[in-house]
Amino acid sequence: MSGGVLILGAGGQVGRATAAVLRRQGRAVTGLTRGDLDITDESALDEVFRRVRPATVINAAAFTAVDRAEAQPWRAEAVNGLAPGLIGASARRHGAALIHLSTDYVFDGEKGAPYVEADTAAPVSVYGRSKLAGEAAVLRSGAAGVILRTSWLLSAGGFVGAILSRARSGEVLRVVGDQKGRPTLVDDLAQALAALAHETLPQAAEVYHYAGATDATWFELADALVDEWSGRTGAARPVMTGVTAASWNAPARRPSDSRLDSGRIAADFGLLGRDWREGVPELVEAWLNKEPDQ
Ligand SMILES: NC(=O)C1=CN([C@@H]2O[C@H](COP(=O)(O)OP(=O)(O)OC[C@H]3O[C@@H](n4cnc5c(N)ncnc54)[C@H](OP(=O)(O)O)[C@@H]3O)[C@@H](O)[C@H]2O)C=CC1
Ligand SMILES: Cc1cn([C@H]2C[C@H](O)[C@@H](COP(=O)(O)OP(=O)(O)O[C@H]3O[C@@H](C)C(=O)[C@@H](O)[C@H]3O)O2)c(=O)[nH]c1=O
Repeated sequence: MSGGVLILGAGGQVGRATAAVLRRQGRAVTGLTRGDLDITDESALDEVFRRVRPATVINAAAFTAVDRAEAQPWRAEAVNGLAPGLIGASARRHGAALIHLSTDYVFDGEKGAPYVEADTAAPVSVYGRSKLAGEAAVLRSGAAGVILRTSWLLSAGGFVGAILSRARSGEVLRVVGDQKGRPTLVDDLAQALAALAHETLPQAAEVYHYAGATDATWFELADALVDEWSGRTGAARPVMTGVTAASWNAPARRPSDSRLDSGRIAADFGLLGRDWREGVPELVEAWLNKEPDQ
């Protein structure tokens, strides 16, 4: 496949959704899962670029288990920190543009306003530090393209699935109310990535922010999900309690306010994430379809 899009991490939530959008658009796509290609394997990577000859590569592969990364920093460093530099170098050698995904967790959350691309990153977790190292590695590689920071991705799994499963089991839901961000619908992000893959991207990679249009705390998000689920199924609404991040006591620290400002990508590429509330019905529906015993 010469001239198409190569997706690394095609088994993950972003990789799967993006491959589906590109296929619906009739574009040539090669999606590789971890089983097909380990992105830390330099020679295997180069061989893939030689064989596939993509015009654009989207790196959606990462070690995303924020808490587990605290106990396995070497794994986060290899996959999130070092491998993006190998991908960037291969992309440069083979004339492909790279779209590399990064995160709001590169910030410490102390700004008190949405972060723009020029703000200083100061991660507070192993995951955040490894992702920032990955950004630096891409910039050093000399690849053309975009480093796209996004945040709080919503699909039927992850936080959404965890909250709805607990709601269904009738547990009292304890949810953190003092962390703020901009939830982003995975389907919106996939559309944005597919659109970027059509564009001429900067010759030296640049950072862009892409997130949903509106703010939330984890508690507000859980509350809206549970409301929709209860309204749709007629099931009783579980009791919900707002808790502090400190009392949640997770292994990894998270920024208390990691809202991303997406003004630059809107101005340069016309890309805008939706208000996450618009996506709540489709998220609950997707979860109910995955969990048919409800
Ligand atoms: N999820 C979120 O809320 C956010 C995610 N991001 C970023 O977006 C990107 C995509 O995230 P998302 O789709 O949610 O993540 P997922 O965890 O759903 O998918 C990541 C994929 O990468 C694969 N992977 C892990 N290690 C390797 C490796 N060594 N070689 C090849 N593949 C590997 C995983 O495979 P396996 O499952 O087998 O380990 C998994 O399929 C990441 O860069 C992430 O940092 C940014 C902000 C928010
Ligand atoms: C499941 C659950 C989580 N929480 C809290 C814990 C934590 O503070 C917050 C989010 O928890 P999670 O572990 O689901 O989400 P987390 O892994 O922190 O999500 C992050 O993932 C990485 C990959 C990113 O890049 C970030 O943008 C962000 O989306 O919600 C509750 O309060 N109650 C709950 O029932």
